[in-house]
Amino acid sequence: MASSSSSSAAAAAAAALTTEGKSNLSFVLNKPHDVDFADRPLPTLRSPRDVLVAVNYTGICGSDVHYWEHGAIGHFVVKDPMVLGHESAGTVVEVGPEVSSLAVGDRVALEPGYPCRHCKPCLSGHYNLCPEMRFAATPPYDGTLTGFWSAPADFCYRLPPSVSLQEGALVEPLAVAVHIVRQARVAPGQSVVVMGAGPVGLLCAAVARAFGAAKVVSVDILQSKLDFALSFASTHAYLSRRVPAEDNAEAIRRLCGLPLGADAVIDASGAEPSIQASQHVVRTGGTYVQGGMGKSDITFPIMAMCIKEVTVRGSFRYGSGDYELAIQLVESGQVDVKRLITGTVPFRQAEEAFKKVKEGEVIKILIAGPNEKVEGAMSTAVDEAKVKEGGAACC
Ligand SMILES: NC(=O)c1ccc[n+]([C@@H]2O[C@H](COP(=O)([O-])OP(=O)(O)OC[C@H]3O[C@@H](n4cnc5c(N)ncnc54)[C@H](O)[C@@H]3O)[C@@H](O)[C@H]2O)c1
Ligand SMILES: OC[C@H](O)C(O)[C@@H](O)CO
Repeated sequence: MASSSSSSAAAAAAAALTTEGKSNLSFVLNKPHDVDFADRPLPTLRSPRDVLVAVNYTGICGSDVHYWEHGAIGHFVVKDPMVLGHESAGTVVEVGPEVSSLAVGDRVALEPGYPCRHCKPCLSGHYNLCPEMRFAATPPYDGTLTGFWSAPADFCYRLPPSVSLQEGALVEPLAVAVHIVRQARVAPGQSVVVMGAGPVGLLCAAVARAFGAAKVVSVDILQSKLDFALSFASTHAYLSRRVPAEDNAEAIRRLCGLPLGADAVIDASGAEPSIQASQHVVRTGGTYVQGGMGKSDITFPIMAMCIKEVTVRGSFRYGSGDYELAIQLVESGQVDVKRLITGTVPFRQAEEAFKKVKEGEVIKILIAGPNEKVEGAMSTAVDEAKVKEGGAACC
């Protein structure tokens, strides 16, 4: 016979798998610096192949912060109130009649953009380049900082038992890094320089190591970021100085034992000086990948790129197989995404969390879903792991 505590636990577990009595509270951006909590209608399945997911945790991306501050990224302009967030994991609460890959109760990482599946990029296997992409928290589409999220089942990836829902929320930025490192064609034994040691740069460094890179150099303008990078995945670090790009590049090559330059250079900063230095750090015949998104137009050392026959590639979001590989890297312990999580805050503290990210005080902060209980206040979590600024150059 079941004890009363085990039957109440079972009742609580069953209650977690329903929309009944739940809020669909959503974190909505009205215009720059004007956010609200709005109780949006519960979403319904739009197709028999959709599932409904209760959102458990969501990370904040630089693009969310950019929309919050400026209301636009390039030609994507927030004209109507838009729910923010796209780095989420949740629990399936309803499956459409044609879904066989998932069941109620499955814990999933959400891939937050749905392509048309019919255009040339989609049919050639590059669905991330679909011109009709509906991407969460990219206007006019709402994001995942909400109670429930309706999604095609094949864009929800079941998490293995050993991977937590919090780690599941980090699968999105990890998939970005997987795509970037795949674009760089990193092979065992190679050297890779990663410009920028924010979440994306840190994850690129970890994925490059997992792909077998023997030397991974992180470059940043903040010593604190480099200290973390060295403790995370990078073998070397270089504190970029306010000197001409060629001088920084020469110092990276000399101090990090890369006299001929690096096999691959990845920009995960979006900063013009780092993009310029990259062209002087990459070896003759090497590869450069643009992952960072900063200014649309910059001064680019095109002659260095030309005479070295550098292969230059862009990288945008993620595509076929990237989410699966990201989950495998977490499950196998090759990328310890837990280390990037500075803290978790209740849903109602979403705006404070955005402020912390903007101030650069956290690496990744998670916002619990509106129906999720969180112990402790954010300030404790944030202060304990606060990233310290300043320090000397290193390599
Ligand atoms: N390509 C994609 O699909 C994709 C997806 C997500 C994010 N991004 C972009 O990737 C970049 C990194 O994302 P993030 O979340 O890690 O951002 P982040 O802002 O947290 O990290 C950027 C890092 O670059 C460092 N930096 C600034 N100037 C530098 C310089 N001159 N040299 C070296 N480092 C410098 C910063 O100190 C910071 O640590 C952003 O530009 C973001 O927009 C691209
Ligand atoms: O991780 C996905 C990225 O944040 C998005 O592509 C965003 O930067 C632009 O819509």
